[in-house]
Amino acid sequence: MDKINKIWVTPLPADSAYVKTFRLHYIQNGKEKSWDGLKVHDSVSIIIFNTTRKKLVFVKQFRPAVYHSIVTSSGGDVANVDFHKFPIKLGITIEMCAGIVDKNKSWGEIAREEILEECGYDVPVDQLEEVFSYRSGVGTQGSKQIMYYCEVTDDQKKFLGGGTGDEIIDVVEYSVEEAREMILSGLQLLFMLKHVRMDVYA
Ligand SMILES: O=c1ccn([C@@H]2O[C@H](COP(=O)(O)OP(=O)(O)O[C@H]3O[C@H](CO)[C@@H](O)[C@H](O)[C@H]3O)[C@@H](O)[C@H]2O)c(=O)[nH]1
Repeated sequence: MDKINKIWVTPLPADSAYVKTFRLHYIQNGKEKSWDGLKVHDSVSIIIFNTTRKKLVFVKQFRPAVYHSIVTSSGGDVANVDFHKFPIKLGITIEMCAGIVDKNKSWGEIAREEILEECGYDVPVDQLEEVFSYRSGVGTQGSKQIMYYCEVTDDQKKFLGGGTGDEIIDVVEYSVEEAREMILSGLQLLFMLKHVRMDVYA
């Protein structure tokens, strides 16, 4: 994951399978306006709690968009990046298991597949509890994500996880207390912890 040693940027091709740009024009109260946006896939995310070991399960991976944003917002040049000033680890995130809705399957089934592919747990769809759905990036994309919660046991772990194809994903686990510490140190896990049932880890 941290072996990245070359980065460059090109314009987005019109046939990107992940992002399409648009300018939406409209008339509001008689005034013509426009808004530039991105069409991206909707997605699912899953809070996974391993009840055997009382651990929350996350994925850790290099996020090119995060790295790009940090470098460019800090005055760096992504096309000629200084890796000493902007080490690759700046773009490595710890997140809930997640996946894009790019298949003709139910959202629950896509979530089930992501849990298996990324984290290695075999979880039936009916074991997934919908927490809520929301739209993110409201100024640019407004895409929908449904967040699920599920409890797993060590017996349900069938593979190491790590993703499919070219994906390079580490599975990491934290106790609720460790996750809380991370929140206190500035990480944005708080909204998620609210949904882990207290009786499970108390
Ligand atoms: O420009 C791109 C975009 C995606 N991919 C591939 O497509 C996969 C998509 O992976 P998937 O696990 O389906 O989605 P995530 O990358 O985990 O992203 C989802 O989860 C994120 C965290 O919740 C959300 O921010 C995103 O909107 C949502 O798509 C990636 O791993 C890559 O292999 C590319 O190669 N190039």
